[in-house]
Amino acid sequence: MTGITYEDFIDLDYEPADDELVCDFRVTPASDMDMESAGSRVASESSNGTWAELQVEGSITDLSATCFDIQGDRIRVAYPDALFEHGNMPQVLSCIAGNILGMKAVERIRLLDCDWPEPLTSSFPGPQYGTSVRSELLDAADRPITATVPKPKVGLSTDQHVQVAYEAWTGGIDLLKDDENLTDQSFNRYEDRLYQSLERRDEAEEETGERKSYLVNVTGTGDQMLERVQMAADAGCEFVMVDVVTAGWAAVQQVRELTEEEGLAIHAHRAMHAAFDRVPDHGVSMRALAQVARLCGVDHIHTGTADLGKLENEDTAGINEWLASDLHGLKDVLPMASGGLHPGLVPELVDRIGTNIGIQAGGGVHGHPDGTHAGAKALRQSIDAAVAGIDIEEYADTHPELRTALDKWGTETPR
Ligand SMILES: O=C(COP(=O)(O)O)[C@H](O)[C@H](O)COP(=O)(O)O
Ligand SMILES: [Mg+2]
Repeated sequence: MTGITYEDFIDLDYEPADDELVCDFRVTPASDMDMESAGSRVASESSNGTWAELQVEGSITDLSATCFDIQGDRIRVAYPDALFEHGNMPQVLSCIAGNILGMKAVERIRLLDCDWPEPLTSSFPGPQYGTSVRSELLDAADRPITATVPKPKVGLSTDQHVQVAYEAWTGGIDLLKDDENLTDQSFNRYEDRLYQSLERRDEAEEETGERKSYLVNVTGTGDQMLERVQMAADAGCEFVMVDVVTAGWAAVQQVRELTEEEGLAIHAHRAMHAAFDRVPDHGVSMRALAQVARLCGVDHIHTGTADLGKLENEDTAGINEWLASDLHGLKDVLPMASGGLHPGLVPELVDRIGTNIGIQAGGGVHGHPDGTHAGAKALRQSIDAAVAGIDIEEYADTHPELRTALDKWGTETPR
């Protein structure tokens, strides 16, 4: 690599080859840099360059990335396929979202979007089910899936948790969801919760004639996670939930291998994503994180509420569209809207992002004045109304649980 300089990493006439990964970055250069200098340094540090001209002979030189496009504060960089270890997401991210995020040559840099080429994409499994969970695992082919997370998010005993689950399922909820910070604590053990929840799930299925399931949180260390996934599979659960950002992509990939064998779907909770994507000109966009999640093989992922809920959102509609788009034959992913939702927000939510989604409400179900069962009914009624195109106020005239929810929360977005 003798003699490589930053100029070797920029070529504005370059046309990326079909098998190259193209990444789109927003860049604020350091005060003493122009965009071209910053762009070449991004390409260098994220592929095979460093700050010094090397005096090392004999290494392969065609692994250099190329900054080939600069438009305002946006640059595009093409990465040769051989730079990547196929099927290894941590390695891919150590290139395209690694050192460059802390590099002094840029004041700020954000990985916005990736155009994934066929060879690299095909080295990942992608989802096992994707949106087909709606009909393959549940009875929700013609409407959004409903999910609820018992609240308080931690602190309920297993008995309390399971009772809340039963009331929610029989009220019309498809999926019981653990909260992101509930795993295997002293007050609510994983194993007890899993077995007892599935017993009540069977009762709820019998009572309602609808398939129900449980997004049981298997997040933990590597072996722990695999044990928990195996336990869920052996107990007859159809889903597991993973906190994909805190657990890490290596863990997600490991879980994905086991879920392939056991036929389980993966629900991806994105707790901590905002550390990467909340500041608009730095980090890694939620769009890019969702892409990584799809390649690694999650079936659902939280993508926000199109600005209607309690949490900050980034382009929910655009991300959802990408998750449904063609990606070299990989399955799609079901986007999950969650965070401060309640029945009064459902019509507008469906208007903004359609019905090919999951709708999760915790407080918006368990905060219903008449309790969880009524709250579950109200949420389902709001979805039925939205799907049928019936005005929610009119629907509430004949659906008392929905009326009570609307009287309490109206159509306001909580904070
Ligand atoms: O517990 C909740 C929502 O509870 P509630 O329904 O009571 O607000 C989820 O963890 C958030 O949706 C995560 O946010 P996001 O989905 O944006 O990642
Ligand atoms: Mg939560």
